[in-house]
Amino acid sequence: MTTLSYTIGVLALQGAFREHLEHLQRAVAAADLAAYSFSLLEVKTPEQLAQCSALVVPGGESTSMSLIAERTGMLEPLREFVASKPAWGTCAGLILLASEIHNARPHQKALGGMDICVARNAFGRQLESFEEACDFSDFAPGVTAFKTVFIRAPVVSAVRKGADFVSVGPKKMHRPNVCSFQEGEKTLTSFDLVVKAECENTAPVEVLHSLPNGLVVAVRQGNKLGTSFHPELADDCSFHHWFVKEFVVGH
Ligand SMILES: NC(=O)CC[C@H](N)C(=O)O
Repeated sequence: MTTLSYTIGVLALQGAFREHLEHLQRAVAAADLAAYSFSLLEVKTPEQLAQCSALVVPGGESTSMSLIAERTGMLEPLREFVASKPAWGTCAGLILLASEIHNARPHQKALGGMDICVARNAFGRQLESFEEACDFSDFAPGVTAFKTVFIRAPVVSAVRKGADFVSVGPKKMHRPNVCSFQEGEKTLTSFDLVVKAECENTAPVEVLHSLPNGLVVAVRQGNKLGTSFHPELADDCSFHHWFVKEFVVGH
């Protein structure tokens, strides 16, 4: 019998990639995945990306990550990868995976893997970061009371339904952290700035989880997953285990 092998990459241009690799290492050691073989890879180059069957885009700073991706020739390979293969973006990674970014920064780029609109820094500043115990067992069996960490997190503010974007969550964002910048003579705020990317994902977008205040913090579109929070910063690797079972082995 041949063993099915998968290579799970974690984009390692910037941000919390080591934490994801550690969690994945523990997750793939679970008894119910023993029939498969897994390699985990830090991904910095197009050659490394080409070896991957799935990719995790970590949290960090989406503006820096997109800049580094451009400088290292990774932007187009990443766009091609997320157009077809399984990918999961956490926090800044969710921003990168989106097709539309609100409250963006000049020159920031999106990968367009999911047909969703995200609002950056929707919870305010770093000091307003928080933790919440969430029950994800509706979609991830057995993942209950999971400690989610939100750090200058984005929210999903709209999702594609048919030909249109439909707003999700409350109309008014919490306390968005807005910054200003110069464009020639004009002072713009980041709120004026929307970045868009083409998206070829035709699967329906599912809202997986909203906070009690209605803000949407986890979405799925086919083989793409996006979370506003950081499961790699919890002690628990059950969310990563679910990702591997559902998105890597399941596809
Ligand atoms: N923890 C995070 O990944 C923060 C995301 C950050 N606010 C950004 O826009 O990229």
